[in-house]
Amino acid sequence: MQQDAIQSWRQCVLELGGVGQKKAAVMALTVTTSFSGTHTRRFRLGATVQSIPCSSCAAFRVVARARPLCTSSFRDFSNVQLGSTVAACKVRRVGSQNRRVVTSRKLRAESGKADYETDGTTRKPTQVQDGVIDQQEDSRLPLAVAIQNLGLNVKSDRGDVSVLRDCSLNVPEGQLWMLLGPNGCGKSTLLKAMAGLLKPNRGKMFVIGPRSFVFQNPDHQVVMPTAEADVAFGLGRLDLPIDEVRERVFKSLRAVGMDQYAQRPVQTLSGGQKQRIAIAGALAESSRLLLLDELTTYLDRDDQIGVLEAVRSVVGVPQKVTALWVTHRLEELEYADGAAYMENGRVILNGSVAEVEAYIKRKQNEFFSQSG
Ligand SMILES: Nc1ncnc2c1ncn2[C@@H]1O[C@H](COP(=O)(O)OP(=O)(O)OP(=O)(O)O)[C@@H](O)[C@H]1O
Repeated sequence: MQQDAIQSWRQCVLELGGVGQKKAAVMALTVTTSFSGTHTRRFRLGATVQSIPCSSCAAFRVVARARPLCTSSFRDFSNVQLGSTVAACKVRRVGSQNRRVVTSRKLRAESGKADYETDGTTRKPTQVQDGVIDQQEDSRLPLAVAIQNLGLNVKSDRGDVSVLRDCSLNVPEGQLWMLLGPNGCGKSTLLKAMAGLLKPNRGKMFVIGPRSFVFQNPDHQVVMPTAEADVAFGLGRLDLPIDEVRERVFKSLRAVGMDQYAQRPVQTLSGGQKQRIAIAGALAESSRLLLLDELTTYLDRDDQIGVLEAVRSVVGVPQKVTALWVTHRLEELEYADGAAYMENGRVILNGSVAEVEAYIKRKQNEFFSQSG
């Protein structure tokens, strides 16, 4: 998207924010997209808007950039197809919910970009033993994640709060690992640091890329009108030929078992299906590492299993995709190749599923024997 197009759209968003729903306003909008070239369209605020150009992510990305000043947003209800140049769009005022959608989506796009081999203090690239460590005495596995003694503080109204302390974690490439621990122990914070969304204060971190972050609530990140348009969302910034976009979208949808749903309006999908669309979006961007934050919290058993199996099927060969899955659900451990357990901002166990399972069960028994 060119600069003048960005300016036009930003201006449009600002003006939308400044006028009431009932007050008619006519806007001109010029957008250049990687799919469709340049288009100028007019629409009336508060009515169903005709002819917002493009099904691509570009418009959403621009809205995200304008977010601090934006009090309105839009949601597209039409059945837009990949590569189509025109969509019908409804403009409406929104509350914090939709702003969160846009923000989350922005994070997803940015997290893929963040280059985060850093020692946390100098921000110079570092290697942790060339990304290879002894996992067991007899096996040397290449690592997708190698974190040593990470420290991370966040600012709160009570001053600096130390969330991660001497936190270390190794995850081998091409495996599905699960990260468990009590509420507030720092799991999401660690994931965000790995995605490049939070900056550590201390320690060393090697995290393979490209990587993507998938959030707990699919409604916060599946924002495009159809499944295929949503999977294509992050590709807008790569300036790919349309055929490659189509191919990537199709392959990614097939990888998570959603190829039959390509043109489905996203609001007709179940929570689990939306999560699989979000995962497909990450795969389409050729992510080597999926950072998955409690994906199954809002899902029923069938959707939970669907998402677990989708992740299981994309992990490993041939692209060597690695997944780190944060969960509270012990039964999900049966899908994992390895597991880690956190307490008070530190990983206290990093290894076998059996070891983590045994530790949690021991803690549960202690708790019940004390309270009983
Ligand atoms: N921006 C912030 N300001 C203040 N405290 C924060 C901030 N972000 C995180 N924390 C605190 O850091 C701790 C770890 O939070 P985090 O969300 O990483 O935990 P978690 O292990 O993912 O928890 P849960 O299992 O409940 O999702 C919590 O005590 C949280 O309140």
